[in-house]
Amino acid sequence: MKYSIKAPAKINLSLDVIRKREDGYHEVEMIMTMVDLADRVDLSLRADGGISIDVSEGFVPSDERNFAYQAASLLKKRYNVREGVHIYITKRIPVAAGLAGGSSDAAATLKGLNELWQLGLSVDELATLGAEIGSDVSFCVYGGTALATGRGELIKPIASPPPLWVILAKPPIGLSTADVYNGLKLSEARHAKTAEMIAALERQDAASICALLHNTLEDVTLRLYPEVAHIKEQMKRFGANGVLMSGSGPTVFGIVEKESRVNRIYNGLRGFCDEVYAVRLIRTSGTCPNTDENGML
Ligand SMILES: C[C@@](CO)(OP(=O)(O)O)[C@H](O)COP(=O)(O)OP(=O)(O)OC[C@H]1O[C@@H](n2ccc(N)nc2=O)[C@H](O)[C@@H]1O
Ligand SMILES: Nc1ncnc2c1ncn2[C@@H]1O[C@H](COP(=O)(O)OP(=O)(O)O)[C@@H](O)[C@H]1O
Repeated sequence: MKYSIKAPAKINLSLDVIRKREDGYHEVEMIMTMVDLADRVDLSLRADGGISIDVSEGFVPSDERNFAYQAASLLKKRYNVREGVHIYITKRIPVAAGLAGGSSDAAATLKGLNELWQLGLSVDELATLGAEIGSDVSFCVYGGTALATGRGELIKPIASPPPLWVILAKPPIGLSTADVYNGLKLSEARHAKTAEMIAALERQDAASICALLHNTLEDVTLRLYPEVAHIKEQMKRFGANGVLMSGSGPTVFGIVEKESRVNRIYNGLRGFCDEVYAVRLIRTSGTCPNTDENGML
C-alpha cells in the first residue's frame, strides 16, 4: 500500500522574539502561512517492519538524521507499530532556507503514516508529536495560517491572507538556525506588531499586511550576510509590495499584489540569483493545505 502527500513550504509574515528561555530556546510570536511550493513525500508500506528513506537530492541526509525518518521512528516506537515504511522524498523546497522544508516533510510523514498504519490519531496529537522533532513541525501539521507561540509549537489558527503572489529568492548561503537565534541581542531587537498583523489579515488588507511584515531575526542575518540585504533591495526596486526574510533566512520573500508585476520581479532577480520561485499563498485554513480532506494529493 502507498500514500503520496504534499509537504508545502512556510513563510513567516511576522516573527518576534520575546525572550531567551531557561531551556535554551527562545520564546517567539510568529505569524506563519503556507505557499504552494511543496516537496512530495511517498510512503510505501514495508511488511518487514523496517524504516528506510531515499531523497531526490543527494546532499539531504537519507538516514535517521532526516526529519521524515525521525517522524516515522517516533510513531513506530510510541505506538508499537509492527509494519515499517519506505519513504521517498522529492525535494522542491530549497534546503536550509528558512522555509521549513524538513519540518514539512516530517509533518507530511506523520499525517501519511497515521493513515497507512491506521493509528487513528487526531491532528492535535500529531502536532504534539511533531514538536518532539522540531519547533516548526506542529505548524506544518496544521497548515493554513496561524499564530505560533511558545518556542513555535503552540498553534492558534487565524485568518488566511488574501490571494497574493509571493516571489522567493534564496541566495547560496548556508546558515544555522541556532547561530542566528544566538546572534540576537534582545536588548537591541526591533519587535513586530503581531496584533496589528492579525487584524490586517482579518480585514484582508493587503497594503497593511505588506507594511507590517517584520522579522526580529532579520537584523542578525543581514549583519552576517549583506547579500540578503541586496536581494531585499532589488526585490523592492523591481516592484514587490512588501519584502522580508523568512525565518532565520537566508530566503527573502516578496509579496506582489499585481500578477502583471510577477514576471518582471522574477526575471530581474534571476539575473543574479539562481534559486527564485514565483508561487501563491495557500489560502486554505485548517489542516492539510493543498490536498484533499485526507491530506493526500
Ligand atoms: C526560525 C524558524 C521560524 O519559523 O524557522 P526556520 O528558519 O528554521 O525555518 C523556527 O523558529 C526554527 O524552528 P526549527 O527549525 O524547527 O528549530 P528547532 O529544530 O526546534 O531548533 C533549532 C535550534 O534553533 C534554536 N531555536 C529554535 C526555536 C526557538 N523558538 N528558539 C531557538 O532558540 C535553538 O538553538 C535550537 O536548538
Ligand atoms: N527532509 C529534509 N529535508 C531537508 N533537510 C532536512 C530534512 N531532514 C533533515 N534535514 C536537515 O535539516 C537541515 C535544515 O533543513 P530545512 O528544514 O530545509 O531548513 P529550514 O528549517 O531552514 O527551513 C538541513 O541542512 C538538513 O541537513
